[in-house]
Amino acid sequence: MSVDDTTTAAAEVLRSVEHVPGAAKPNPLVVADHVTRKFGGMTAVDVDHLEVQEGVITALIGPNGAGKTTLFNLLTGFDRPNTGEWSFQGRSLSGKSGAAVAKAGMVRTFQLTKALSRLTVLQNMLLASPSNPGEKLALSWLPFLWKKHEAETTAKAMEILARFKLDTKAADYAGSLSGGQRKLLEMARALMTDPTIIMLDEPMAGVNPALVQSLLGHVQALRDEGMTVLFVEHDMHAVRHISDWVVVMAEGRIVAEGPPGSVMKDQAVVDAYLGAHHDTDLGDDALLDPEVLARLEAEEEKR
Ligand SMILES: Nc1ncnc2c1ncn2[C@@H]1O[C@H](COP(=O)(O)OP(=O)(O)OP(=O)(O)O)[C@@H](O)[C@H]1O
Repeated sequence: MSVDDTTTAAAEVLRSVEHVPGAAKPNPLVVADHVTRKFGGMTAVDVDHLEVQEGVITALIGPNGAGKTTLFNLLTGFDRPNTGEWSFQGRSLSGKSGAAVAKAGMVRTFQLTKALSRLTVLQNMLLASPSNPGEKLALSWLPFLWKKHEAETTAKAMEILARFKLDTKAADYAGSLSGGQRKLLEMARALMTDPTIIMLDEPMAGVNPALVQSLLGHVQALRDEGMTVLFVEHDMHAVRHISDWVVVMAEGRIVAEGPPGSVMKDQAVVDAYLGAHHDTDLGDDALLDPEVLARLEAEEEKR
């Protein structure tokens, strides 16, 4: 199947889905109900119902402070809700730890912390491996098995790094990478766990416009290989060209859902963004360079 065929397939499967908040999907991988999270008297998240379709790219957008990151943290076990439950592949994940969620196949990216910046690119990859030998006491007692395991994990890490053209940087400190390369490393780290769904935290933030296309291409390639992608972004610009489906949050709630083209015209979305940033132009493509934009628009025409 060519990339264009799968792009059409991803869009096609969502064609019958209603453009309303909480819309039911044909094959929901993640289903969340009545999820709330309060900080003091402020309700950061109040999501009545959300379904994330399998095998497509879903963008979770909304103005600053809309509750996107908090919802992301809740679903991935890095925060606890006041109420609510959610399931992944039909199994309840509410109340499970971040490690248990990741083990189930729902894996999120993390921004490179100061500590990780001081490790090499390869060390970052090995740390992300689910069966990190340091944690496997049995392996550490058996040097032969340990060596074999280490060699296999390193080979897998190098293969993933090559995919992102980071293999030549394996011995460099992660802190020396550019903004775009850091985002690629974050994605590469998540892939060490062979996820079913990869959840990306602001994948475009701090990325040089010239690298945005390469990043978008990698995200689409993951989808075309059958992975489900959910990403958080507060910027509408690049979302429009990459996502198959957009979920919009404002003040903790989901205010709109739909394909990118229709969501951008939705009055609730315009109001939410304009309420937060008076100068926001939802159609502004300043993030992309003109050549990239022309190619993306040509691809969209074909959909
Ligand atoms: N740990 C916390 N303690 C107190 N308030 C918090 C905490 N985390 C988030 N909030 C508040 O909850 C609201 C939602 O924040 P959140 O970071 O989820 O929004 P967001 O949509 O991800 O915004 P951004 O695009 O700016 O990252 C904000 O008003 C924020 O100040």
